[in-house]
Amino acid sequence: MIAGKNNKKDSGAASKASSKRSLKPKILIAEKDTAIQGLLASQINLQYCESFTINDGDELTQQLIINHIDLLFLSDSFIEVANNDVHPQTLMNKLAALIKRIKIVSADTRIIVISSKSSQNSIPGELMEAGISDYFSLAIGEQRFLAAVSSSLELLVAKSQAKRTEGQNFIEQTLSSYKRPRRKTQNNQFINRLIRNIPGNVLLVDKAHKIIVANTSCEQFLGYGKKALNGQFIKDLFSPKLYSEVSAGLSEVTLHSLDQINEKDFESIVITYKGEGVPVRCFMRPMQFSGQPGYVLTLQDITHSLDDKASHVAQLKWQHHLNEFAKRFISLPVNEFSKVIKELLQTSAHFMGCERVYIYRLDNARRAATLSYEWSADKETLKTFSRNIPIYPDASEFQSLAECRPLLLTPKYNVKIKQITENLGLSEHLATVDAESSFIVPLSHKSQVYGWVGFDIQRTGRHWQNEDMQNIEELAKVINQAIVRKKYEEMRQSTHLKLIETHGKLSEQAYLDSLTKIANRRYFDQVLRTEIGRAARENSHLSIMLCDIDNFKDYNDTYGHLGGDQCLQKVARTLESSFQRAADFVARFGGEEFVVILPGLDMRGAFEAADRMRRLLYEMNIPHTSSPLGRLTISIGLTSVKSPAPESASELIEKSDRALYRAKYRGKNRVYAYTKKPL
Ligand SMILES: Nc1nc2c(ncn2[C@@H]2O[C@H](COP(=O)(O)OP(=O)(O)OP(=O)(O)O)[C@@H](O)[C@H]2O)c(=O)[nH]1
Repeated sequence: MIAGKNNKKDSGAASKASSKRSLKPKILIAEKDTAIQGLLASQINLQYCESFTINDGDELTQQLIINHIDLLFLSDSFIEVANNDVHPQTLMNKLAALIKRIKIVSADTRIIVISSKSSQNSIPGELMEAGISDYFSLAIGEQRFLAAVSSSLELLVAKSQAKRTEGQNFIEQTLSSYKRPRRKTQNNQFINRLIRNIPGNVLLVDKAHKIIVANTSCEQFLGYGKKALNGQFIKDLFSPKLYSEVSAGLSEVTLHSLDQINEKDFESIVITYKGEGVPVRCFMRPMQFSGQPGYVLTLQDITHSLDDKASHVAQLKWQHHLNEFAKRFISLPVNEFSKVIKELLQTSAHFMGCERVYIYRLDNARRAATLSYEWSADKETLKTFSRNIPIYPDASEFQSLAECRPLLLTPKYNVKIKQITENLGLSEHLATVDAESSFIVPLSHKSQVYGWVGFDIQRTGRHWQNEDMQNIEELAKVINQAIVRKKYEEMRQSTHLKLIETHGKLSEQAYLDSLTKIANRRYFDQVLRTEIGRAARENSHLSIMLCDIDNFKDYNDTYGHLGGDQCLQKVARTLESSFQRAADFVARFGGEEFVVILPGLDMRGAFEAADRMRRLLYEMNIPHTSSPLGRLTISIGLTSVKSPAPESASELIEKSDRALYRAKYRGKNRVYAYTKKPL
């Protein structure tokens, strides 16, 4: 008998087959201001997503249900209030109430609130309580707002991509990537050990409708003791009315060959040990075990209610945590990289409740992997765990990584030395550190694996959950971007140093501007050509910033030519100290113009950097009495390209110059990015 709140689902409606959905994340914009609508759409269009816009509150519920929205941008301007003077707390309460209503209709939709009315930057408590995923105030400025929107979207897309390798695919890949022992008893032991650590609620069912093995997570989910489900009939887990779909699937494997049978994906209700019904989505994938056909059955809990709140809040914090680090890595100087990576590993291990997290890097010849970074709760691990692992390219474990697939490892005890060549030796090491299991996600660049991130579980009682795999893949993405960026920065740094070395001190004059002691136009031309070549080879972005001091003629007239010279020196020093990334290159372009090369930054990133620069100089408040603002300001023209043509140096400069002209034309003290639009 199914008891409790889910009874009403036992009407047959729950067993309907799920409709096919596109894998593109779906985004709904609930915003009345067309300018903000446009800003959001501009970021969404850059991602692999589908978006919808509504202007009317009545359409909200309908859209959420019909389109299975993954992410909702909800503006506080959407809340109807009697007049504009309404108390901010009343507005907040109304917003929280609306979010709670949305969560009832569409529990899985992530909600990001956009506030045009409040300048508060942290997430208001009542909205967090109601279940939002993030909160952006437009007061943070347009560029930072766009960057925040973009990183949320990137994470959403990464998550949806991670989902594709989740669950069944992962189980199948994990099982097939291991070389099975020959003897049947050994085979069963092997499957048992492997399946028990797999995340999600997994059951292996044979054609006689019997459970071969249930994993630990599934036992916990259904409230059964250790191995208590093994050998039981699967029908005992379903109410009779809802068993038909499972039963039909199992009959198929006795009648057809496995490749003729499709996977099954349907909703049903399972009965726990205590007799309670829990709505689940069932995924059935036909598979061969010990030479016999059967099914891998995964049960995904779909109890959509406020019960999910704790995990929702945890998920929200995780996303926030990754976002923060992703933003920090963008402008991080190379010498701070190790410190921040270690911080990321430690905080991530705490989040995940794991005892050890580490990054291994392959050497250039791919013959060995070396431990690059590690955080461990138990310092003893550092001594015992191998820092250098020999790589056997044919090893099954390495094959998984080389194909960019995540890997689940369980310890291998009592191994003979010669067997080690069949794997990376990682499983043996797990045994030596007494780990329960490890999740390993490859790090790759241009489809080449160069290392991996791994999490160990050493403490008993913690089991992998479905979200864990997704979370680790998202973390690996952030680490990957950071490592690749660091590599490029280092390469550039050495190129610049080499240039200086080659030309030596004797030609310092030829390369440095005598007044400001920063690179001169000639040096700039050389570096620009090198960076264009690199961006073309690496298919990466390159941005150029042309900065011009506003009303500098008047400055000279007011403070004299010497005063003008000192001012140029001050601006040059400010520019040099502001662009800290090793790749950034600042030069005097001529007269009162400076130029900055920003490799790897796209238009958005470059715009942010340029505007930060403009503001910094404005805030320095250098007196300029004959300027309308009474202080020194600069105007900046910007252009950005991806994978430029080798001969495009003059074109890039010309475009930056045109953008600079527009910045001046529009009133100075501003940044203008080059577009094809006429003035
Ligand atoms: N002190 C000093 N002045 C320089 C140097 N090189 C160029 N200048 C001066 O910079 C001034 C540039 O003036 P303009 O090109 O008219 O531009 P502006 O007055 O800044 O006007 P906008 O660019 O439209 O804001 C000229 O007066 C140049 O003499 C230099 O090395 N030292």
